[in-house]
Amino acid sequence: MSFLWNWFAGPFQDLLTYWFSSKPSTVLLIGLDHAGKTTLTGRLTNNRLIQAPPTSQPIHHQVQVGKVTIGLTDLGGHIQARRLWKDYYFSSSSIIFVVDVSDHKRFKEVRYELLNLLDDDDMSQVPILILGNKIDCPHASSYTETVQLLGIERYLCDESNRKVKLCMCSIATDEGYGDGIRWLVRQQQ
Ligand SMILES: Nc1nc2c(ncn2[C@@H]2O[C@H](COP(=O)(O)OP(=O)(O)OP(=O)(O)O)[C@@H](O)[C@H]2O)c(=O)[nH]1
Ligand SMILES: [Mg+2]
Repeated sequence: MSFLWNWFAGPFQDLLTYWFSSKPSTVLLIGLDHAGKTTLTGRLTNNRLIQAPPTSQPIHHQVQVGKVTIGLTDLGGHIQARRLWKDYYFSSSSIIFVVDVSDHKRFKEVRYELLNLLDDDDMSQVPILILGNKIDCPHASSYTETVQLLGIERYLCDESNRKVKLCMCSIATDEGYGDGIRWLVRQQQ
């Protein structure tokens, strides 16, 4: 019986292996509106601090990280745009989730969206970089406070299964995100 199964399943397994190993290196950039996603694309593409209007449709970029070129898709973070996020999950090899850690009023909302992503079974093997942005702001939460407020302790500890990392940063003052981006690129090599 198992012989028959192998005979049928073998070619499909090969096809699946090929399909997943040849997935393009595309990073999806998500997070609530006003978190700093598009500002990050300015840093990563031209190392410039840009001011952009709220993102109303997906914007694709090519980014050079060392010797590696990655595709970066910037999705809007407002409520209607969040419905699109899931449609992009399958074609993404990793995810950057940007959080404004100075905006304490929105931690509940951001926690809801982030845990939805982290608890999605289809995403259990996808590397996820969480950027705790805007640490230059006076009331920005620390690393430890951010972990607690987002409720992500267990995802960061589970190193055997999950590839989740939190980096505190300020995209405006150009600090803290570089290590995270390099970590994300390493996960795909
Ligand atoms: N103080 C501070 N402000 C920042 C930082 N990063 C981004 N901002 C500001 O946050 C605001 C929103 O930034 P965007 O990059 O447009 O936010 P977004 O996540 O793309 O928002 P949507 O496109 O609406 O989803 C802008 O005024 C940025 O200048 C930071 O590190 N520190
Ligand atoms: Mg934007």
